[in-house]
Amino acid sequence: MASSPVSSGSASDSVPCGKKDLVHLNRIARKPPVDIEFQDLIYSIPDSKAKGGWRQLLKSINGTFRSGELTAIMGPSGAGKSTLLNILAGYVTAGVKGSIKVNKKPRQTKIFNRLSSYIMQEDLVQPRLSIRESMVVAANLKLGSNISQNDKLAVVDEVIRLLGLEKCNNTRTEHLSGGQRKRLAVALELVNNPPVIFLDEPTTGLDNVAIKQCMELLQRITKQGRTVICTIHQPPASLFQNFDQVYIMANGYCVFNGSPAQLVPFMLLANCVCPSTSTPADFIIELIQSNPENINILQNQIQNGKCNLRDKIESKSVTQHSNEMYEICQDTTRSGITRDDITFPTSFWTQFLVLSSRMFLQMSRNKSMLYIQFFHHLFSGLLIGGIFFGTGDSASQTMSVFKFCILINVFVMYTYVMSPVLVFPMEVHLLKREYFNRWFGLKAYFCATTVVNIPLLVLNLLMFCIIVYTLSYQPLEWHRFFWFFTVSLASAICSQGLGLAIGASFEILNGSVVAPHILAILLAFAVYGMGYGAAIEPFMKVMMSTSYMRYGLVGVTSSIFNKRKPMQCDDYYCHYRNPELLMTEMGMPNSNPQLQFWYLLVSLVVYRVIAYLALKYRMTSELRNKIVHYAAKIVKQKET
Ligand SMILES: Nc1ncnc2c1ncn2[C@@H]1O[C@H](COP(=O)(O)OP(=O)(O)OP(=O)(O)O)[C@@H](O)[C@H]1O
Repeated sequence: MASSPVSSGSASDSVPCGKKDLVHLNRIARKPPVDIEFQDLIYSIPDSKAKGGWRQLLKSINGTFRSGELTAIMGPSGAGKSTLLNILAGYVTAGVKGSIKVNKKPRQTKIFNRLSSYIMQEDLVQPRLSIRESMVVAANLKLGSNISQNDKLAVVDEVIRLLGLEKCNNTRTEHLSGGQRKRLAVALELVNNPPVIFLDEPTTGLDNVAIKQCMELLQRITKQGRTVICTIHQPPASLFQNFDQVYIMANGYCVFNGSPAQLVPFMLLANCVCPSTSTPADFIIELIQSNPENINILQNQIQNGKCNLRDKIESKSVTQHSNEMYEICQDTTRSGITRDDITFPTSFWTQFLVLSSRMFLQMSRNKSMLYIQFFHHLFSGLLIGGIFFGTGDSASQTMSVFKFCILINVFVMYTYVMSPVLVFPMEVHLLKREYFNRWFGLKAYFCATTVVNIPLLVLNLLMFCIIVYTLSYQPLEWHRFFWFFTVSLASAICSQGLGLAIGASFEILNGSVVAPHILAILLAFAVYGMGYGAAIEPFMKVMMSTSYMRYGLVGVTSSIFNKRKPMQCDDYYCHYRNPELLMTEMGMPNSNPQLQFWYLLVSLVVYRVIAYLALKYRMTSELRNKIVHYAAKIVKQKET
C-alpha cells in the first residue's frame, strides 16, 4: 500500500504495521542498527553524608541492549532505572565511570546523539498546534534540506498512521488524551527514523488500554530494526511477556538480565519460588523490597548484568553496522560540514524560520493572551493618561510630568519583566526535550523568541504611548514623541531580556519572588540621588549606571524636557517654568534621549546575553553536572 504524500485525516481506521508500509520512513534515513553495551558502569554523585563524600547510584553494572529488540529496564522506585537511561542516552556524562560501547566501539557522544532520541517521562508537547502541524515542524527541523518537502510530508503521514493518530490528525495537542499525547511524543521523535529510542516510563499515567496500545506501538517500532529501551515500573502480566529483554535493577545493581520467560527459572536458582498468585515481575520486586539481602544473592547470580540469560549469539551484523555508522560520520566530516551540522540536521536559518513561524502561529492562536495584553496596555494607558491629564503644558505641573515619566518607566519595567518570568519556565520544560534531541540549536531558538515577540510589543506599546502622551498634553512635536516611544521601546525590550534571564534561571515560584526584588533594586538605583544635584558618590554613580531603568527614565524625561522653551505659567510663581532647571536638580542636566537610547541598547544586548547564557546553562545538563562534580571534587580535595 502506497501512502499518499500530503493527505491527512482521510486514512483508514486500520493501522498498518508491516515494513513495506514504512517505505518513506525507511528511505529517508538510511541509518544502521545500533547495539549498546556497557561494562562496569558506575555513577556517583557528591553526598557529604556518604562514605568518602560520594554516593554510588549505579554500582558497576553491565549489559547489552540490541537492535531489533524491545528492552525494559525494570525495578522498584529509586533502583536507578532513570539514572541508567540518562547515562546511556548521553543526558548525563559527568561522574560516570566504566565503558559504554556502541556497535562494539567506544561511544562518541556527539555521533551517538545523532542516532538516538530520548522521550522523557513528562510527555510535554507544544500547545496550540494540531498533531499534523507538530509533526510537520518536527520533520522540517529534523530532516535535512536534502529531503524534499513532499518526502517530508509523506514521512509525517506515514508516522501518524504508524502510531494510529490519523483520527485526531487535526486535534490540538492540548485536547489530546494522555495516551494520544504519549504517542505523539513518540511520533515526534520518530520522524527522522532514529536507530535508538530511549523512553523514560512511557506507560506512567496511562490506563490499561492505553498501556497496551503503547506497548504494541513500541513492538511495531522495534520490528523496524530499532533499539528500543524503556524504563517501566511494574508492567501488567500480559504485557511483561512482550519484551524481548528485561533488565531488572535494585539499589544500583542489576539483579536480572534475560528474557521474560527466564525470570521464573532464574528465581528458582536463587531458591525463590514464584507463587501462582503473583506475576514474576511483581514477585521479584517484592522479593527485593522485602529483604535487601536478596539483592546481593540475585546480583551475584547474574554477575551484575554480565551474564545475559538469553542466547548468547551476538548479532551477526554488528561489525558491519559498526563500520556503516562510522562511514556516515566520516562522510559528514569529509564533505566540509561544520560541527554544528553534526549536531543539528538543518542550518541556523532553517531552524530560525521554522521556529519563528511555529511561535507566530502559537501566539496568534493564544487569543486570551492577546486580549489580556491589549486591554492591559489600553486600560493602563487610560489610567496613567487620566491621572496626569492636561499636565504636560503647564509650568506649575513640571514636577507632575517628571512623576509621569517615572510611572511610564515603572509600567514598562514591570509589564515586560513579569510576563516572561511567568511564562518562560514552562517554555524551558518544553524546550528541554526538543533541544536534547537536537531538533535545533539554542541560538536559533533564542533569536526566534526575541524576534517573534517584538511586533506585538511594538503595537501594544505604541498604543499605550499615544494614549498617555496625548492625554497628558505633552508637546505635540514629532521628534519628542519619537524619542519618547523609542526610549520606552528599548526599555521594554531590555526588560523582556531581564525577564527571560530570570525565567530561564528559576521556576515560576522562585522567579516571581526574585523578579520584584531585582526590579526594586533597579528602581532604587534609577531614582537614587535625584534632587541631590552633583553630590552623588562615585561608587553610587557606578551602581546607578547598572540600572537600565535610569537610562529609560532620563531618556523619557529628556525627550519631553530637552531644549524646551520656558513654559506658560498660570500661577503666581512657577519654580520649574524652565524644565532644564528640574533636569539639573534631578541629576540629569543637558541629557538627551539619543545618548540614553544607546546606553539602553548596550543594556539590552547585555541582558539578552545573560538570558541566553542562563538558558544554555539550564539546558546543558552535562555542563551543570560537570560544574557540580568539579566543585565537589575541589571541596573534597581541600578537606583532605
Ligand atoms: N542528582 C541526584 N542527586 C541525588 N540523588 C539522586 C540524583 N539522581 C538520582 N538520585 C537518587 O538515585 C536513586 C535512583 O534514582 P532514579 O531516578 O534513577 O530511580 P528510578 O529507578 O528511576 O526510580 P523511579 O521509578 O521512582 O523513577 C534515587 O534514590 C534518587 O533519589
